[in-house]
Amino acid sequence: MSSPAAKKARRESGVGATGPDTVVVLDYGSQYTQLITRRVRELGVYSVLLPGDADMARITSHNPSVIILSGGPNSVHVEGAPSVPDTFFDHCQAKGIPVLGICYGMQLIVQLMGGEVKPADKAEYGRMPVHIVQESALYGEEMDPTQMVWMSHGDEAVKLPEGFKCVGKSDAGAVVAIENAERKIFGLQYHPEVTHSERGFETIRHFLFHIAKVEAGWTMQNVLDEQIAIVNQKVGPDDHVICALSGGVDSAVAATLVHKAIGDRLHCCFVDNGLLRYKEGERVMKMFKDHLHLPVTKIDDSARLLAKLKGVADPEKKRKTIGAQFIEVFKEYKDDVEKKTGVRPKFLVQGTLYPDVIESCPPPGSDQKHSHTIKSHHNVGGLPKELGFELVEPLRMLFKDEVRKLGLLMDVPQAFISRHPFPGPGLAVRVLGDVCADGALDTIRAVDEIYINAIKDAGLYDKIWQAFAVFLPIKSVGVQGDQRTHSHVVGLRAITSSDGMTADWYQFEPKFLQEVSAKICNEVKNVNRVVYDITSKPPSTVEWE
Ligand SMILES: Nc1ncnc2c1ncn2[C@@H]1O[C@H](COP(=O)(O)OP(=O)(O)OP(=O)(O)O)[C@@H](O)[C@H]1O
Ligand SMILES: O=c1[nH]c(=O)c2[nH+]cn([C@@H]3O[C@H](COP(=O)(O)O)[C@@H](O)[C@H]3O)c2[nH]1
Ligand SMILES: NC(=O)CC[C@H](N)C(=O)O
Ligand SMILES: [Mg+2]
Repeated sequence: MSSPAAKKARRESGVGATGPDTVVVLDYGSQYTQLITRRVRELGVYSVLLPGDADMARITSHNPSVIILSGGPNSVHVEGAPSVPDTFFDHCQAKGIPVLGICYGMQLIVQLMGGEVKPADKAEYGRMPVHIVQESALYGEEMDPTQMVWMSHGDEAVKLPEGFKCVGKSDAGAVVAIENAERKIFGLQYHPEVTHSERGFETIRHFLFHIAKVEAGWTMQNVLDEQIAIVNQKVGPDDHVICALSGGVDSAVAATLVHKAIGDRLHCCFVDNGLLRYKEGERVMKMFKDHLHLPVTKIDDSARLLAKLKGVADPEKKRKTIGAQFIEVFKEYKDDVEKKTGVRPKFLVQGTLYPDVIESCPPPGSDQKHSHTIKSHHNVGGLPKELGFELVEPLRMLFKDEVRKLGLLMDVPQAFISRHPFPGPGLAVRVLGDVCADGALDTIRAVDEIYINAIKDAGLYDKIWQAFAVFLPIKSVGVQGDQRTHSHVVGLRAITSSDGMTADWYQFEPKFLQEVSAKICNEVKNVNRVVYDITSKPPSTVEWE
């Protein structure tokens, strides 16, 4: 349970006094904010995400036992940067609510409580070691003295407020962990919520259960029950619903969940948009038939979409063209369903996940207003203004690994659960520039097939989170059969991740890469060079566009 003061406050307010503890996360626009709430859920504790400028009344209406301030793209020392309400720290102290600030959140604590934050000489992005420099409540006694963490910041705390001590430092001596144990205010400059911060999860666990003393009581079954209830509330008893099914795990799980709620009023359709991998259309339809046991209509839209993409090189323009064309196809499918059932479907189910939402353009006025657009995922930021559907997206707040767990809970077949993700815009974001140029689509299909088969043959498919080939719009000089060639360069990417929010490149044995590279250059015409992508996310993203 939470602290005596917080418990007393809960009893006084009468809200959730006997319910589970609630962790409120205030969102300052970090790409990882929702990851904080999911780590908390993973620990079995209920968590609510609120915008960073929520007022005190909105925050206290959730009766928080703990408040976490997220990271964000702004700088606290710049005029107009988002902040907590004026009475925030006094309120937390009065109610005994522990506060943890992460990255921007820590910088806010430092600046608002009388310390100083400044642009650092050197920004820090990606993996690096940090060291515990003195005994601390935040880390407790069990923590490793040195741990690898994930950084993503350009500002740093140069002076701490009174009552705070620095308990962690980077190699360069920068402040990375602070605490005022008496006031129960803590800060981390790095991101403990991402899986690549080795002991981050333990740090959050320690903070919740040992410092804040919250009680767990939240499960994946709660999520399933809640989402089925929401679908039933939204979709009327006679309504029919279209589901965009791709062969990927997200839409398979979304379809299964909605089917549980509304049964055969669900109509699934799979679109071949011309951007699928080698034989993917046939393979996916076979998977649906053999494993999913839901009728699926396949629509071939490849000629129309490729005609629209011809000559388009800008990644965002490609994504938006594809997003809009998907919706065109779903609207036409609506006519087919109406002919068949006599009812015009109003709803569209998509397997949208949280990373798709946070990386896409945040809609104006939404709670994600402090976030930057990274890329417009076709199913969120790539949607046209005139949608013509109400969306049903039961997975919108979840991450891939949570979706896989939800799928297992509903017995979704392993064939879907263990599949590497494949983006809706497909090969269009893996052929850099114009997808219609220079036989690029066929070339990359052939390269990808060789690469993925090699990964499967080596028994590595399930160890890798996602792997694919990329077609680069450049040529290099080679020598093949004693002849000069001037041919294309392809990139190979393989990453490890748990949720796609952060990723590291997979370290193949050199022999594997050597063999794959030789096979590609021998078997695929027009390719004489293969490069391997050794960049993490951040600073890169998983896909190249
Ligand atoms: N070829 C397609 N046909 C129909 N719907 C699609 C297609 N590709 C994507 N979608 C829709 O867009 C959503 C988002 O695509 P996304 O690739 O993120 O999810 P997924 O394909 O279901 O799972 P995964 O991420 O594992 O590939 C899908 O869940 C699905 O609703
Ligand atoms: O359905 C999708 N529509 C999209 O527009 C899209 N863009 C990226 N991705 C997938 O999302 C995960 C994170 O990718 P990025 O680091 O490239 O954003 C990776 O798994 C990507 O394959 C998409 N999926
Ligand atoms: N990830 C973050 O929260 C970054 C905070 C701030 N924008 C910085 O660069 O330091
Ligand atoms: Mg997909």
